Amino acid sequence: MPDTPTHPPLLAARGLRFTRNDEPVFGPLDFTVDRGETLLVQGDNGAGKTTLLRALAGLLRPDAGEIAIDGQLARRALRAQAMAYLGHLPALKADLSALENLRFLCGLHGRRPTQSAEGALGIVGMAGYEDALARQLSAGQKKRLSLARLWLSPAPLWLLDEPYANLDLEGIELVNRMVQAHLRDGGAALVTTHGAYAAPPVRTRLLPLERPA
Ligand SMILES: Nc1ncnc2c1ncn2[C@@H]1O[C@H](COP(=O)(O)OP(=O)(O)OP(=O)(O)O)[C@@H](O)[C@H]1O
Repeated sequence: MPDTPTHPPLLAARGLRFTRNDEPVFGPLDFTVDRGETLLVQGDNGAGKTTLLRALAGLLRPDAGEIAIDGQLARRALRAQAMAYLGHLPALKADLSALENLRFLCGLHGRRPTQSAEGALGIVGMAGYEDALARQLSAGQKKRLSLARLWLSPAPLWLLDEPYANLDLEGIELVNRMVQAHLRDGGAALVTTHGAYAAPPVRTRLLPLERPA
């Protein structure tokens, strides 16, 4: 029988720990995320979910631990190429239109060659808003525009901080469909949530977070 090739996980964290003002926030944490699955980071308000995602994205420096992507130490360039981060706040330019925002972000982060900015706006239910300025959009519309940017990103690893916030039921379904399609394409996602009530219906690992005693 031929050997089955073994691949390192898309993301592996070992001994990851974060302290703020001498107060432990999380860790040490060990976890992996494979292509085709989601890691659901669960915890109450203040449990450290956002801090963890920001540390993974390289926006905060952990006190200890290692992060590897496809078996390689996650340096800045590799993170930029492999990770797409959807934070609490939409990373949009207020005075650019929806389409200009997407084109600007694609210029910055790259774009999947099979997708277009106009097509992505349609996918997230924002067709007709091409010329609307970001500052004139509602919170849910801004979230949808951020989801369009995520959809265009070529990065295999999505870091989604409360992706359902501000979305209506149809928007929640949209997030779930996007995550399903991304995982089918060989991607993976980390999703933060307060509880199990909202989670994409995909192969999922759980990472419960509690403030260290
Ligand atoms: N910029 C900051 N300066 C100081 N403390 C902070 C800062 N950001 C977060 N914290 C603290 O770190 C802890 C973890 O916060 P974090 O935002 O990671 O939690 P969370 O699990 O994402 O919470 P929520 O579910 O409310 O979004 C909290 O006690 C919070 O008060």
